[in-house]
Amino acid sequence: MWGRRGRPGLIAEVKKASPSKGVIQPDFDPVRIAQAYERGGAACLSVLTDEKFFQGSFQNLTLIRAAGVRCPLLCKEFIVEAYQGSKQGSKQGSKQGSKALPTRAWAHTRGGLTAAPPPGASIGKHTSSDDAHSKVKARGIVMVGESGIFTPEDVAFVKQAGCGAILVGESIVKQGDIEAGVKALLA
Ligand SMILES: O=P(O)(O)OC[C@@H](O)[C@@H](O)c1c[nH]c2ccccc12
Repeated sequence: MWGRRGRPGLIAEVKKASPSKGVIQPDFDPVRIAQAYERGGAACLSVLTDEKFFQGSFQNLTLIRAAGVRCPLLCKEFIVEAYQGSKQGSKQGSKQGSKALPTRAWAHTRGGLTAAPPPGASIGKHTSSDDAHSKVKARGIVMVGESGIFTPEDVAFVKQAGCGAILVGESIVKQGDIEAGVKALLA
């Protein structure tokens, strides 16, 4: 996940809208955006598939891959109701319900950072600097700094906090020249 020249790897989010901001990119062409992200140097793409809140779709994932984008693609879906977890769990024939699902953990406190990642988690999140991140690193977990990253200074801040990757949507997806926006953020 480490990016070129020692910078955090960029997970660029293909995001049309959010519940808090409304439509972020009215001229939303998921393939054009994904290709621009890749040309700009993204390490991975996060494709929002939630329709109700983020105006995404599963078809966008298919279209992006079919268009020849080679970056790894994350399917970003939101589990907003507990029943979705148990429904999914029962589909899988699992009695664990939603416990079978998490692959990523959020932490907002020092204690949470070391306690949160479930067994098998590959990615965690943390944005404040302390020695807890070295414990997480020792467990082979890549921390992702995310949400509200707008400038190279923001990138430097989360890198300083121990993040090996960043997840960015709004600040780059809303730009006219997305490829240039990615390059400027990673500069
Ligand atoms: O668009 P931003 O501020 O760069 O954020 C991207 C990403 O972090 C955000 O879409 C996100 C991450 N986790 C979430 C959970 C719910 C809703 C949204 C999110």
